[in-house]
Amino acid sequence: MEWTRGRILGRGSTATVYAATRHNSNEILAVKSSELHRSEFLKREAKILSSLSSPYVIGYRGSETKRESNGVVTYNLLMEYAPYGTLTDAAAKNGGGLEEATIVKYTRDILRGLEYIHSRGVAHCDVKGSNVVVGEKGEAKIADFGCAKRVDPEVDSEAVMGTPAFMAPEVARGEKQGRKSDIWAVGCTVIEMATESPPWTEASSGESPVSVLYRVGYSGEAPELPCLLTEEAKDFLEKCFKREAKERWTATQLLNHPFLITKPNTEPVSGFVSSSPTSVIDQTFWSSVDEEEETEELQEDPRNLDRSNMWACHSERIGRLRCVGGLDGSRLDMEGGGWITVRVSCEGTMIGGSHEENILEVGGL
Ligand SMILES: Nc1ncnc2c1ncn2[C@@H]1O[C@H](COP(=O)(O)OP(=O)(O)OP(=O)(O)O)[C@@H](O)[C@H]1O
Repeated sequence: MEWTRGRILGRGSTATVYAATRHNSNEILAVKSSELHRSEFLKREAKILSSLSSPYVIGYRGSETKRESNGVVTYNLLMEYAPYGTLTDAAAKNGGGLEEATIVKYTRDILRGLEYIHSRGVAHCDVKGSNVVVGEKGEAKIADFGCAKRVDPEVDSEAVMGTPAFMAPEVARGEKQGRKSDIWAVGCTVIEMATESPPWTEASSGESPVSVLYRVGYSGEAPELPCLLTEEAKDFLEKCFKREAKERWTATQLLNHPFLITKPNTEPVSGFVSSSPTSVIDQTFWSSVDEEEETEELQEDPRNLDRSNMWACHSERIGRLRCVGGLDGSRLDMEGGGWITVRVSCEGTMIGGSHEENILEVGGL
């Protein structure tokens, strides 16, 4: 297929997404590119996306390698272009979060997408606002299948991946990841839409990403429910946040929850985001994540002693988080959803990544 690369729409941990124009038809595409020798995740994503077709999943348009004018060989995943940005952008644009009727509409679309992909034996494994884009007709479409995997049958020992603030307890503990962990992430995405921030990231808490991983995995807590939400919404979230994966509702069950069925199918105002943003991902804060610093920090504060001891007990299971490559600066963005995707191996080995410097290793499981 002939196409011409345009402006950058977003940059993630593994690839860059560009707008592009398809020759002959003038159709606008989104093209996700990475250098060929670093394209393992992108190829995986293309393979999964090519097997899916739903109005609530970003459309696959092809994949190819290309020699660029500078001689670099790239791998390119061609997709349907979603003109209205991500749900993270929508929440930010609205200033402090979306109205409940809009949240209902997008949640319904996400669950329709998940119901479909789950029925096809695929788990997304990185559901979050910045991975859901808004299509031409205002519908939410699940994108970024870079962490997705086939889950029929579910294999407990397989690598787990995703974004810490959106991880289900069993994922944070590195045990298993599948359809039910996508449902936990839907709950986190509802919180993100309602408050403009992912769960566990209250500005006042000052918690590091590692202690958030610990909290999710071992504390027995569920994310705090935004007080502004209706009782129906809170009940819906409780069904998503069952700590036991088997008790969590399925996408089909949630689509029949009163939170989603008693409201009209509100259409969001189109054109609310004029252009798809650049990256919402800020990897740099992870450079502050260092096991020694983390332990020291926990031990300094007597209130953290218990957590420090428990950290030691569970450190083998959570494993050691370290930056693989040189990230410069160290900024902890706990408010703005600056969580990066981590690729986690149950065996403690790093799963080959296309951009090593942006990938974290969680080992020792
Ligand atoms: N089909 C699309 N249409 C419009 N914009 C898109 C599309 N796909 C992605 N984007 C934009 O590009 C950004 C990065 O895309 P994506 O999340 O797929 O990349 P990634 O490298 O996998 O990121 P991550 O580090 O979150 O895994 C998105 O947040 C979004 O802003």
